[in-house]
Order: sequence, then C-alpha cells, then structure tokens
Amino acid sequence: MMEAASSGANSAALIGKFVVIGAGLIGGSLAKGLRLRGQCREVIAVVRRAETAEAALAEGVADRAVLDIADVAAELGANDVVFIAVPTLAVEPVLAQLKSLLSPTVVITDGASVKGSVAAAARRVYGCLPPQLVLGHPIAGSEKSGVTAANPDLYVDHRVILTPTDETSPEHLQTVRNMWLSVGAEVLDMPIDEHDQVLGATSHLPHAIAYSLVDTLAHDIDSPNIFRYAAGGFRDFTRIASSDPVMWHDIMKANSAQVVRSLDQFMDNLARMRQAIADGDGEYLLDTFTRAKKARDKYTQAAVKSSKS
Ligand SMILES: NC(=O)C1=CN([C@@H]2O[C@H](COP(=O)(O)OP(=O)(O)OC[C@H]3O[C@@H](n4cnc5c(N)ncnc54)[C@H](O)[C@@H]3O)[C@@H](O)[C@H]2O)C=CC1
Ligand SMILES: O=C(O)C(=O)Cc1ccc(O)cc1
Repeated sequence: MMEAASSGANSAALIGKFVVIGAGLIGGSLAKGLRLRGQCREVIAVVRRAETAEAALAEGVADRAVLDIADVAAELGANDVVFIAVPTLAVEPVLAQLKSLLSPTVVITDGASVKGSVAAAARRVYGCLPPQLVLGHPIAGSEKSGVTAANPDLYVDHRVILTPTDETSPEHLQTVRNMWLSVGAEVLDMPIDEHDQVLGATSHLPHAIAYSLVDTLAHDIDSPNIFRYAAGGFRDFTRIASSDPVMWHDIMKANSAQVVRSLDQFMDNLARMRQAIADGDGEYLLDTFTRAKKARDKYTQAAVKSSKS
C-alpha cells in the first residue's frame, strides 16, 4: 500500500472514503475533483500495476493506492462510495469480486458508457439489481486515457446521466447525485434503454464512423502519405479515432443492437447521398446539407447558451 501527502480533506466532507477502481481518465478525474474540492475524507485508488499506484499518488488523484479491493473492503461502510471506472466489459468481474467483499451500506456506482449491459451483468452476479448499486455515465471525456489524463475540472458544466430503477436505494441515489453535483456536473435521470438508444446514436455511432473513415484512408485508399494533405476538417472529424481501442471494443459489443440500428439508418442515408452525387442530383445535396447545417448550428448555439447559464 502506498500513501500520499494529505489533501487537506475536511471532516464535514460529503463522502467518507471514495474508492476508485480503475484510476484512468474518468475515475482519476472524479477522484481528483472530489479530493481537491475537499468533498471526501480520503481517496483510495485500486489499480492493477505498481507504476499506476505511484502515478495516482504523484498526480494528486489519490491519498492511498492499493492493488486489490480486498485490501480495503473491510474498512468501508455507510457514506463510503466505490466508483467502478474500468472498460465496460470489465465491470462484471469487478462486481463479482465486490459482491463477497462489500457491506450493502457502501454505495457502488460506475461510469461505463453502456448501461443495459452493466445492469445485466449486475443481475447475473447478484441475482437482482442490488439497492446499493447506482448506475451512471458522465457525458464528458476525450480521446485521452490513463491516470496522467485525470482532470479535476473535467465534469464542470457537463451532464451526468444516472439510470436508477425501482430497485435502487433512494439514499444511495442521492449520495451519487450529490457527488456529481459537487464536482460541477449537471445530473439527470434516464431509463436504461433510453440511455443506450440515445448514446448509441450520438456517441457510439460517430466513433464507429470515425474509426472506419480513418482506417479506410490509412489502408484502403492507394496513396501513400495521404494524411499529409489532410486539412482541418479531417482533424475535427477524426479526433475521436484516437480514443482507446479496448474501451471502444467493449462499448460496441455491449451496445451492439443499438449501434447496429443507428449504423443501418446512417448507411441508408449515406447510400442515398452516394446516389445523389453519382447522379449529379444537386437539389438533394443542397437540401441535405442545408438541413444538416441548420441542425448542427442549432445544437452548437444551444450548447454555448447552456454553458453560459
Ligand atoms: N474516455 C471517455 O471519454 C469516457 C469513458 N467512459 C467510460 O469510463 C470507463 C473508463 O474509461 P477511461 O477512464 O476513459 O479509461 P482509461 O483507460 O483512462 O482508464 C481505465 C482504467 O481501468 C484500468 N482497468 C482496466 N481493466 C481493469 C480491471 N479489470 N480492474 C481494474 N482496473 C482495470 C486500466 O488500467 C485503466 O487505468 C469506461 O467504461 C468508459 O467506457 C465514460 C465517459 C467518457
Ligand atoms: O472524446 C469525445 O468527444 C467523447 O465523445 C468522449 C466520450 C467518450 C465516451 C463516452 O461514453 C462519453 C464521452
């Protein structure tokens, strides 16, 4: 076990011990945000490698770092929170370990990008959705990953979606809501299915398209050094293809039905555009581009307004 210098945590903190399993971009940012704002008495990082433990302490992400949740589980109780921030398909083995180790008074929450698969994993492990489990998803992040990318202000003015069910404990839900509010996020609730449908279309589909586009240009188009001639539009459109491959492998598998549905709609529309370009159908192209520009301008104006309010 390794320890850092004190973060100056206050005794009236919102949360007792905050345990983050997977101290990367998402877990590390929440841990650092809570720690620097004095919103928890202690942050404990559970990591897989000694180097990550050292980095978590050096980056100010945690007060203590351990290699196994079993090292700290017995000291956790009411008002303590365990945040699971590992790739989506790695949540199930983590839950299987937590089941035998944690008191039901401890809040368990997560940040995985797909909620239906995590809920199904919890049902397989616990036989139900345990009341202490509050599923969530911060709609904030970037193409960066790892503990060195942790940013205490990552969640300021960003939305966090919680997906409580009738089985969720209202007290545990409130603790998780207050936790996110305390790092500057806007919190909203949504049914699990709606979450996966909306995020399948707005986040998972664009990532699939960006990866495919870059791969097409890199491997299928017969022109060496093609990226040398790329302009800003290419950079804007493809930033997200630099995201972590394991994370996105897990998301596509975990939300495959919704992503396939969105991909089918997109491929139909793309095929229609291909035909219009082949036919020289300027009316179709102008109509489509004008409609899309209007929708995108409306979205960016609304995003600017909500970040100012
Ligand atoms: N990157 C982003 O922009 C966003 C990611 N998410 C979700 O948050 C979760 C974490 O993503 P990031 O923080 O971006 O990834 P990351 O790669 O920065 O961090 C994940 C951490 O989990 C560790 N890890 C992996 N498997 C583990 C296991 N079995 N046990 C313990 N640790 C394990 C990795 O070593 C790494 O330190 C994922 O489920 C992702 O889908 C949610 C919102 C945004
Ligand atoms: O890099 C970006 O712009 C993202 O889209 C970040 C992101 C990745 C995964 C999520 O589940 C939510 C947000």
